[in-house]
Amino acid sequence: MNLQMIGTGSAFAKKYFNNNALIEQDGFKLLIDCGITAPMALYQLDIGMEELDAVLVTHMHGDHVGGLEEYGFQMKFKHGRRPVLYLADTLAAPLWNNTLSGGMTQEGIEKLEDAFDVRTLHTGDVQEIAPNLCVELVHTQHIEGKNSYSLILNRDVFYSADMTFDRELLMTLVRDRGVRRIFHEVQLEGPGAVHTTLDELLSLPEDIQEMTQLMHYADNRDEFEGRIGKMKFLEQGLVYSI
Ligand SMILES: O=c1ccn([C@@H]2O[C@@H]3COP(=O)(O)O[C@H]3[C@H]2O)c(=O)[nH]1
Ligand SMILES: [Zn+2]
Ligand SMILES: [Zn+2]
Repeated sequence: MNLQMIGTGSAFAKKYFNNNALIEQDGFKLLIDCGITAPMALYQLDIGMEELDAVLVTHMHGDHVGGLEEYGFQMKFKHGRRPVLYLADTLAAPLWNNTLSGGMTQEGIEKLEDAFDVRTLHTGDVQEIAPNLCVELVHTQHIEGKNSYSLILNRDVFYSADMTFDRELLMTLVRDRGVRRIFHEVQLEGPGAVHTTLDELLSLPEDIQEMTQLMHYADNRDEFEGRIGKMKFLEQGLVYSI
């Protein structure tokens, strides 16, 4: 499985695109989150939207779903098809009613399923979405009253959605469930009201830090080189074999 971050930035970053990831397994391309900057990020990486086999969204914030209108429209009007969209069952109604309906509603597009081939996921189920690619949703805390879902890929890779620190989850995933790599969002400074702070991640045992790579970071990331313990920053655009 390959992972390429088309962006590694926080919601307010300007040096980095939104924190969206391209997963490739046996030729199948899955985009995890499609934020406001995703169309430009894909363009700059010379990846056509039509090359994506599916998009999966973790939660309703612009840096994770803000590019879906353009994606849906490009697929319909340039490529004549409804793209596959994976999301938690709880997110389908808010995605249409609160985010996409304003821009996309027109004759023939009256609901989410008119624009996308919607495939709902349920927490705890391991769903094979392509040969040798399975995904499990893990409900993680981000903002009170807003559902947000982290992912376990192929049973042993944890990809965090935006989330507050959950030491117990990370310890359980590694110690009991055999997770061997962690891609984790990070807030480099300030209180982690809705995110996980660097200091919190630095409190993890060293063996867990060693398997952890940081993403969703602010523009001043370079100031933190050498201050991230055994962890590493994920680099935007690079293809990682994971
Ligand atoms: O209660 C809140 C809600 C939001 N925010 C900011 O808005 C951003 C929305 O995208 P994000 O989830 O990547 O990051 C969030 C934060 O930067 C916040 O600081 N406190
Ligand atoms: Zn975000
Ligand atoms: Zn968020």
